[in-house]
Amino acid sequence: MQCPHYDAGRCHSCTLLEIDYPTQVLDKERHVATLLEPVSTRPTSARTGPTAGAGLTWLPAVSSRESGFRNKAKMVVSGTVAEPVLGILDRGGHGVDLTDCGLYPPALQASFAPLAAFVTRAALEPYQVAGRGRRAQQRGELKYLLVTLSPDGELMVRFVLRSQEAIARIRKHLDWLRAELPALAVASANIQPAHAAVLEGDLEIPLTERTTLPMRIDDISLDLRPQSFFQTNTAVATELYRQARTWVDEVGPSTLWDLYCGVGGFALHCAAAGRAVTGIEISAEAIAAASGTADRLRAGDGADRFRDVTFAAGDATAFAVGPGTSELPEMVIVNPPRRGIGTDLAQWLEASGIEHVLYSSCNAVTLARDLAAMPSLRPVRGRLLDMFPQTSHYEVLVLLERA
Ligand SMILES: C[S@@+](CC[C@H](N)C(=O)[O-])C[C@H]1O[C@@H](n2cnc3c(N)ncnc32)[C@H](O)[C@@H]1O
Repeated sequence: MQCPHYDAGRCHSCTLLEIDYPTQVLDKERHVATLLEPVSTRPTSARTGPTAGAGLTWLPAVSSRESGFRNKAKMVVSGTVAEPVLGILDRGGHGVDLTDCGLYPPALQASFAPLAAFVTRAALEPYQVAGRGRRAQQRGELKYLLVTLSPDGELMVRFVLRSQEAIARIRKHLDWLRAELPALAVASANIQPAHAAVLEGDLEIPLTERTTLPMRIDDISLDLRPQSFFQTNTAVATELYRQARTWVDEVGPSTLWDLYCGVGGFALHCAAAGRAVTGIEISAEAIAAASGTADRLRAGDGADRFRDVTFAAGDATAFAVGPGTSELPEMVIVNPPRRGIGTDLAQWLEASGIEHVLYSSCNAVTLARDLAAMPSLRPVRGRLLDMFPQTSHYEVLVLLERA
């Protein structure tokens, strides 16, 4: 892929830009196969079943579009009220305009000009810090614009602000923004007072009546709320949930947990009549969204399929190891953040006797570490899904079976 910002040395985000795309995917396949090599050559169960056989079988990787695949933009706002710059800060702290970044689809790119004009109209002074350490002086209000595009072409816009000072001005001019940006469905303000490299704060202030963006994936519309996680590549996420569903259906558990469930992508796609599914997630907001989606699906024509799907907020490890869990599920899905599931949950799964685990990971290093802590759960199927072209990151889905 060709990128003027990369060529000019202004942006270094796409570290693999000089490698042709098929080679990127091959390199990632080699990378994950090497990392999992120590755990993938263990002999598997001799019992019957869909996965009985020897070793880990890799399915062909799922490739992505090479450009225009990101559904979410995180734009640092710099410059001035009159001439805001949306993009990143270079090493010297100067704004780099990335509104034509090739990772964003045209509909996302097209939102940036009206948003920049809105910054001027509502007099949202870009945030900046002058000086360092104790002498650092903070100025301005608007830190980031976070924009998400749904598969149906709707937008969620979040203004990350230093304080609530600008909220009234944003509200006052919001109708203008809606007129300029008709795809705008959800807007909110996130208050992040700290001068820290943290993207967002705890307080989210809704600015529109609608507070959820429907992210339609196959026949399920997941409700995305401002502070919830969503996979950034909708097309590859669709393949991820389809693959998970295929493997779960082959195993055919009547009870299934989805740990780190977010807004319910795996749980809802893997729901089936006669299957009890429980989703656990730390974010109460994501759980409210997932529960709302399940209610809606039950009220539609999915009464049987979604009858026994429930979600609860909590820590995944505490839920699994905690005293409240009397009955073990037949299968568990885990999709943790980059840090992985960690020793406690891995050891609990190892000792649990649960037959099948489906591990979806965005960091094969922590995946390999977690698998090493679960020697009785052997990887039998794997598939790389290239969620993040032009970077060394990728998603990998691994089906584990008890030996
Ligand atoms: C990689 S995301 C996966 C979300 C979801 N499975 C999906 O497909 O969109 C990881 C999720 O784990 C959640 N999380 C982080 N720490 C957690 C914890 N200790 N217990 C439960 N969930 C946690 C995050 O809020 C986030 O939604």
